[in-house]
Amino acid sequence: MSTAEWTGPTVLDVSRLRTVYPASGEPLHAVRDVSLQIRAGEIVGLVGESGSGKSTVLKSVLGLIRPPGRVSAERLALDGRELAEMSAAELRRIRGGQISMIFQDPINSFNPAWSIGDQFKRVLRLHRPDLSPRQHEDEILRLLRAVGIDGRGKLSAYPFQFSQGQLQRIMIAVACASRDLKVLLADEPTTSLDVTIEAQVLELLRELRRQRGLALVLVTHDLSVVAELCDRVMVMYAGQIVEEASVDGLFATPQHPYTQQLLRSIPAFPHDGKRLYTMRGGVPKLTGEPVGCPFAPRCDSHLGRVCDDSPPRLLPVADGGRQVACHRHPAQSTEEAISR
Ligand SMILES: Nc1ncnc2c1ncn2[C@@H]1O[C@H](COP(=O)(O)OP(=O)(O)OP(=O)(O)O)[C@@H](O)[C@H]1O
Repeated sequence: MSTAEWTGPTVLDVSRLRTVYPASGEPLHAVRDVSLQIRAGEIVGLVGESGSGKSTVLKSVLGLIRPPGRVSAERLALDGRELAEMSAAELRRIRGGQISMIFQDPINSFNPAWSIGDQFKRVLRLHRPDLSPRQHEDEILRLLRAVGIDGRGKLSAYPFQFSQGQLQRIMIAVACASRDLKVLLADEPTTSLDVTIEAQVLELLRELRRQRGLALVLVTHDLSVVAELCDRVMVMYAGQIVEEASVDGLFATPQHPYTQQLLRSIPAFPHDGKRLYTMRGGVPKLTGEPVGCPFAPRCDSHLGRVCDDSPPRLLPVADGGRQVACHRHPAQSTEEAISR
């Protein structure tokens, strides 16, 4: 079935999201003007090196950045409703109700002193007011069955009594406990799992989209997970989106030099005998305003002064929602000519 058959109206609409953390000297701009529109039933990957701001985007959307960190956005709307206009009580219902997040390390997402059953019941009390406490156990068993776990006789067990893979699936079941869930934010959900369990969790996420029409934003540094699961990809570098494309488009014809170099860094399997490409340098400092393209010092396609002196904008380069922030692309020079 094609992607279009899965996708519906925009459920998450984020425009010009900025997140700043205080640093000892200057403030650190972890996320700069990131915009994302995610449709119902769509799986969007957010990729980039460690420190590029991927997790901060998810936490900012869910309201998990604590002061003195600061988040601002022109628009941050769920299912057409601006989160900034909601009361604290409404936000508590929405978070975990319509939008949930799962994390890389499941053991740290559970309270070690509470049984799994008790942690589930707390979530059901908040997000399933239609159920009486007597119905909770049946519902928990049903939710666990949906993620492939037979919970009978296990609800009084504690998190440490489950394997990593089981806990990851239980965390997904908890995140999906609300019937109103529309968006699931997943931060490296398979990074701590071995390959067979990883395949099961990816299949489970695909199934959730199919059965419930969930929109999924998947943060990962693993491009094979993106190829396996996502419809669309956003590539982040130094707090900004540098390329956005369909998965097929990104892998077939990567446009941004960072994406090209990232793809060249993936080892071939079976090994082709060639030495693996390594990208030189590291993610730049995130303090201060960028003078030129943040990727310029590491770019194999560097054009000269324009790259060092002028930050490129993320601009559409083709039909189908493809966007790139690179001076090499003709759209950029047209834009510069217009703004001159
Ligand atoms: N609470 C915090 N206080 C200060 N700086 C932070 C905080 N959280 C993250 N940062 C910084 O913000 C930048 C982006 O971090 P973030 O964790 O969002 O990146 P990431 O792309 O998700 O990386 P990773 O893949 O390693 O998780 C980094 O420079 C990081 O050190």
